[in-house]
Amino acid sequence: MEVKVYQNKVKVAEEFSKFLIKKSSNKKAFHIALSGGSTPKIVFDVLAKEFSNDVNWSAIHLYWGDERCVAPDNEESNYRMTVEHLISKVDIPEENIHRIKGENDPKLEAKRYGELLESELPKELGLPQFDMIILGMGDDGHTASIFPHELKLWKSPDNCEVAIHPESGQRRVSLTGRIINNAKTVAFLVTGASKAEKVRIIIDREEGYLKYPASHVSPKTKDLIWFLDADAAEQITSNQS
Ligand SMILES: O=C(O)[C@H](O)[C@@H](O)[C@H](O)[C@H](O)COP(=O)(O)O
Repeated sequence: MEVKVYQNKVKVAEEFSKFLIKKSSNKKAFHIALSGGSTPKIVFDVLAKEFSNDVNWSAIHLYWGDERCVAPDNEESNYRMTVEHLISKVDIPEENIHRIKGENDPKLEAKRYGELLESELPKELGLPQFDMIILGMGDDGHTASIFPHELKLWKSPDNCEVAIHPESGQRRVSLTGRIINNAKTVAFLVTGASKAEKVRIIIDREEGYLKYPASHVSPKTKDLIWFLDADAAEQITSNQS
């Protein structure tokens, strides 16, 4: 695991963009799962504005790590956010976009998306393998849409599950642990002081850290990078960075 700390959100976005460009350059196909949330929004803005010409968009295939069960034009849709901040601004072929259909029946959609991953992605150790998965972390330590009260979903034998947001009751389709930890590279993008406590508990492995879904992210390749801003990193005490 590597922990990278930058001055602010924009720096995180710039450095992550460079990292993505390096990892994806010269690849015929690069399969990446995106996340929702506020940090990716800034990353998409920076990527589209400052680095768009450095990315070989025809090789990039976009997927999602989770999606809210709403229509694609709903304000809560992660797909909609990505269209507004990235897809509409770059030259990516439409057939490279593999969205989770939040408007479908959640159970059927989790099954359909799990099967789509089986058919579209290369396999490693018998499971679909993303080249990269971007994850955020919520203030409660959730990641993708696996929340602490449903930690059992992390260990699901399926590629995707239907999760329930603890406060709103909103249903979401989420990748499960077996797919996340089978990725070649996993990048956490976490910013803001509200994340500092959970970041510290998870990175310093304090007692009880395993109750937070984000602490279970541990790709078999060991290629896990936390991109943090100074606010999110302010409480870390171990020598990770
Ligand atoms: O759809 C979502 O909500 C996410 O994929 C979720 O896991 C998100 O990444 C975290 O909640 C962090 O969100 P922020 O970046 O807004 O803190």
